[in-house]
Amino acid sequence: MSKIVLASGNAGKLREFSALFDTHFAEQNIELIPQTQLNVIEAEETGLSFVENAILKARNACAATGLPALADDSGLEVDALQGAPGIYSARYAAADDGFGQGDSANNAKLLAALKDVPEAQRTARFQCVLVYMRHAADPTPQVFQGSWEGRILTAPEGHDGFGYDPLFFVPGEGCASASLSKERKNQLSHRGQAIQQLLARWHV
Ligand SMILES: O=P(O)(O)OP(=O)(O)OP(=O)(O)OC[C@H]1O[C@@H](n2cnc3c(O)ncnc32)[C@H](O)[C@@H]1O
Ligand SMILES: [Mg+2]
Repeated sequence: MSKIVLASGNAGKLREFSALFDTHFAEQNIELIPQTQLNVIEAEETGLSFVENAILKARNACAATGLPALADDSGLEVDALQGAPGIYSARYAAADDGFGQGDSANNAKLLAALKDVPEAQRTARFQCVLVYMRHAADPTPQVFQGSWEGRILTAPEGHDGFGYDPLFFVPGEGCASASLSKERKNQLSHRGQAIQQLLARWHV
């Protein structure tokens, strides 16, 4: 059985990954182990792009474990905010701006920032970059990407998913992504697209 570290501490991402990877990897005798189980200390996300941050996270996990690693860097780009929160999506709200920290603080801050923005201008997309590295010095990381178009709601909706899902309206489905099953979200989402690409093309 070969092992790959999944370089993420986000429980919502991990659930989505295992839904798509578990069967596929079991067939290939590959075990995907979340970095939290291997006591990997999280990388500092100092990059200026999703690609750089995903590489930093994968390299950090490879260096800490000696295993190959897969990392996800993702975020929400809102057109009316010139692409913010983007690569800073996980840390959009901060302790000192009155919203606190974490998913619900991020959502509250986003709603406040878009308070006067009409529906037609509330367009947004989720971006996801996945990076696979065979070892910490891998000179050719494999990069996969997906994006998912939607609109920011004026109030949260739905109870599934994580992060900005309660505010992300999916036009084709007529509901927020937090109202979609994990399976349906994986068929459509930025992360689902990147994972499908990876499964079709990668070489371990
Ligand atoms: O870095 P890791 O440990 O993987 O976990 P993280 O939560 O910090 O992840 P990112 O640095 O990639 O930040 C991405 C943020 O973008 C948001 N996000 C990404 N994908 C999302 C999705 O599918 N649904 C809702 N929000 C999402 C969510 O708030 C994440 O915290
Ligand atoms: Mg992060």
